Amino acid sequence: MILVVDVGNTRIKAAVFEGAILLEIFVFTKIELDKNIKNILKKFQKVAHLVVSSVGDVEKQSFLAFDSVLNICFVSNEDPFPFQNKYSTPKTLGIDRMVLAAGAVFQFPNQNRLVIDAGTCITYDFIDHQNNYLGGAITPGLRLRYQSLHNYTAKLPLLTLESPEELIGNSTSNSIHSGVVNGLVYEIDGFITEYSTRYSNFIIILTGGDTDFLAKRLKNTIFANSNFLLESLNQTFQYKIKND
Ligand SMILES: Nc1ncnc2c1ncn2[C@@H]1O[C@H](COP(=O)(O)OP(=O)(O)OP(=O)(O)O)[C@@H](O)[C@H]1O
Ligand SMILES: CC(C)(CO)[C@@H](O)C(=O)NCCC(=O)O
Ligand SMILES: [K+]
Repeated sequence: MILVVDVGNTRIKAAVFEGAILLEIFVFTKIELDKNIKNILKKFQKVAHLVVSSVGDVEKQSFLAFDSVLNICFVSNEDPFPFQNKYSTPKTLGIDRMVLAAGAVFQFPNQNRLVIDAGTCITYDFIDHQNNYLGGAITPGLRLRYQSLHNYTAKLPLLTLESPEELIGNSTSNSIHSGVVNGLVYEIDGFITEYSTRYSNFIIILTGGDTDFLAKRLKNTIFANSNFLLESLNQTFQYKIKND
C-alpha cells in the first residue's frame, strides 16, 4: 500500500492506494500533518511507501518521524518523468504541474492534452502527443480572486464563492460574484478556444479544489477529476520504481 500526499498552498490532500485503487482520501492543514499521517498509518497498517509532492512550505524534514517505518519518496524534478520538459526554466517548474503532466501522459497516451488545475492558483499545462511538456499559464484561483479584491481595496467585502445570478451584477455582491465566477469561466473557455486554434485535437482534464463548481459551467467537454493529482502521484511513483 502507498500513501500519497499532495501538499498544496492551502491544504494537504492525502490518499491511500492499493495498486491503482484509491481506498480513501484525507484533507487537512499543515498544523494537523503529523496527527493525520499517524491516524492514516494506524488505519492502513499495510502502507509501506509515503510519496510526497509539495509546492507548499512543508519540507522533507516534516516527515522524518516516519522515516523508520516507511520508505519516504519526496518527488522532485530530478526524478524520471514520462515527458520531455521543454520549459525554458525547468528547475522552477512546480512539482505539482510535473506530476499532473505525468498523469496526463499515463492516462491519455498519444494525444495532445491540456491539464487545468483549479486550486489556490489555476495552472494550465500542455503536453503534446509526442510527450513534449510545453508549459501553459498560472493565474489566481477562485478563492484567491475573492480574497485579493478584499485585501487590496478599502470598500470591497470578503465574499465566499457563490454562483452569480446575472451577467450584469446589480449590487456590490452581485458585481463581485459575476466578476470572479463569470470572469474565470470566460477565461478558461477563452484559453481552450485559443489552444484550439493551434491544436485541432486535444483532451482537457480539469482538476483541483474547484473542479466540480467549474465543470458544469464550462462550454467545452472536459474530463473532470478532482483526484487527478493524487492518482498521478501514485502513477509517478510506480514509474520511478521501474525507471530509477
Ligand atoms: N476548505 C477549503 N479551503 C480552501 N479552499 C477550498 C476549501 N473547500 C473548497 N475550496 C476551494 O478549493 C480551491 C483551492 O483548491 P485546492 O484545495 O486544490 O488548493 P490547494 O490545496 O492550495 O492546492 P494547490 O496549491 O495545489 O492549488 C479554492 O479556490 C476554493 O474555492
Ligand atoms: C503555480 C503553483 C503555485 C501551483 O500550485 C506551483 O506549481 C508553483 O509554485 N510553481 C512554480 C512556478 C512554475 O510552475 O513555473
Ligand atoms: K494548483
